[in-house]
Amino acid sequence: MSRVKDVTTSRMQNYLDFRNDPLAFFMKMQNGGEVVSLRTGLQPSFIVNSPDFVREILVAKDASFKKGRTDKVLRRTIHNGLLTAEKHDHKRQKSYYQPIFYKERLNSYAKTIVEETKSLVTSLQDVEYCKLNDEMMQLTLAIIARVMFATNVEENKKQLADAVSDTIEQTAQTLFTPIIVPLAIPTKGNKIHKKAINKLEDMIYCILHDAKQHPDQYKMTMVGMLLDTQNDTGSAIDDEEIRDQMMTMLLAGHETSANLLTWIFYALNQNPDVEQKLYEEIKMIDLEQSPFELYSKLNYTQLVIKEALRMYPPAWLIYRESEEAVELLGETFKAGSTFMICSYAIHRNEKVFPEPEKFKPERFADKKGEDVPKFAYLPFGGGSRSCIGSKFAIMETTLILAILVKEYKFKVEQETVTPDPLVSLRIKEGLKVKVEKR
Ligand code: HEM
Repeated sequence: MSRVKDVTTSRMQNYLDFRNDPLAFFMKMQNGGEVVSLRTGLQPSFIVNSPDFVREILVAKDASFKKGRTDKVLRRTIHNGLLTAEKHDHKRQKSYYQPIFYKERLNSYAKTIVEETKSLVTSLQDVEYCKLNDEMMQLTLAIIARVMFATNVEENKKQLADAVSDTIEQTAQTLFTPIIVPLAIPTKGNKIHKKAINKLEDMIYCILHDAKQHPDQYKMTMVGMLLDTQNDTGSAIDDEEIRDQMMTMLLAGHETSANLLTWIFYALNQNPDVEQKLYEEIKMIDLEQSPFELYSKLNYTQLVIKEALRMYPPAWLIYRESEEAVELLGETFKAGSTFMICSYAIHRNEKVFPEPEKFKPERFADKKGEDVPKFAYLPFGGGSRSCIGSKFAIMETTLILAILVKEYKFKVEQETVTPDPLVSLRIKEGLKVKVEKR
């Protein structure tokens, strides 16, 4: 019996359902089988629900796949960075990226995270209400700019965060429409997108210029490392490639973390018992000790983060396209087939996560966490293209959470929140909170 099931609804209905509410669409499709064929004719599309097939695509047969549509759309902004590069180029780039996330570097990044978060604590002192999503975006942007580029974006943090946000919104809109209109065509969306790219490029080239003038100041940063790295032919990496990697970091390295933090604060509001337990753990900790040690001691905090990554995975959808005909677990798929792996839906499989709609950090405690089958939980993807910044992201989220929860309680001021699945999973219209000092 085939493990691939045909969808029963029409192609038009599926498209409309997807456009209308992508998350509800993927949730509905979860009951359709291990792999659901959307019967899209010449360009076959599949939704992958089963962890076994996820593993085949991301790990066992990953050489037969490329990123496909996501790649085409992201290239408009990133060009050829780690997030978009394929095959040999990807392997080469990943190898020179790895040291940026070595343990000793993470240790120094932790200090920056603490400094920037403390500065937010100070600036919130006289604030009664705020949009927490905006605060988190600006905070994680300031952090990524300092740790990767040794750049203080204090003065134009808001404009840069808006430029990244515009880029992401335009990217998501392009990703989910049938036709990709080239950036050169001046549609309203393309104009906004180009303006945002220009703003980010101005910053990037300005940093690059400065890094060449003052290499010592950039030694411990990603820019410094890239300037010292040689490519396959033994020559220095060119500016264009460094620009692409810096753009990659700006896009991949802060909105995901900002959204995760915003969702965590929302979940804490909904679950006061969890918030209390988290606070009890955090208040016992001396925040002045080595940030890296601090992070390793906050065990319950880790469970809260894991659970938030389950319920609200920032990278909620992974795309792959088969480059050749490929056999997966006895099923054959044509070249050019698209596979959609929706972690948001996969993480809500009640056979793996009982009471999936409940925020229960304890489900990841002790042995229980290990019981989760591999690829039934994949907030950072898997295989050769898994997230290179995952350790950094967990450390950053832990430290920010610890510092903010110790000082403040954020009371959500809106009745409902609606998830907004763009490139990363946001809260539609953001999260307005009342800021209360503890
Ligand atoms: C909570 C935060 C984050 C989440 C949930 C997340 C999730 C992911 C996922 C699922 C992928 C794989 C995408 C795919 O297979 O198509 C990915 C890739 C990537 N992430 Fe993250 N990410 C996070 C934070 C970060 C941070 C902080 C950085 C950098 C500092 C980063 C840099 C990257 C890069 C460069 C890739 C591409 C890796 C490759 O293709 O080899 N991410 N991320």
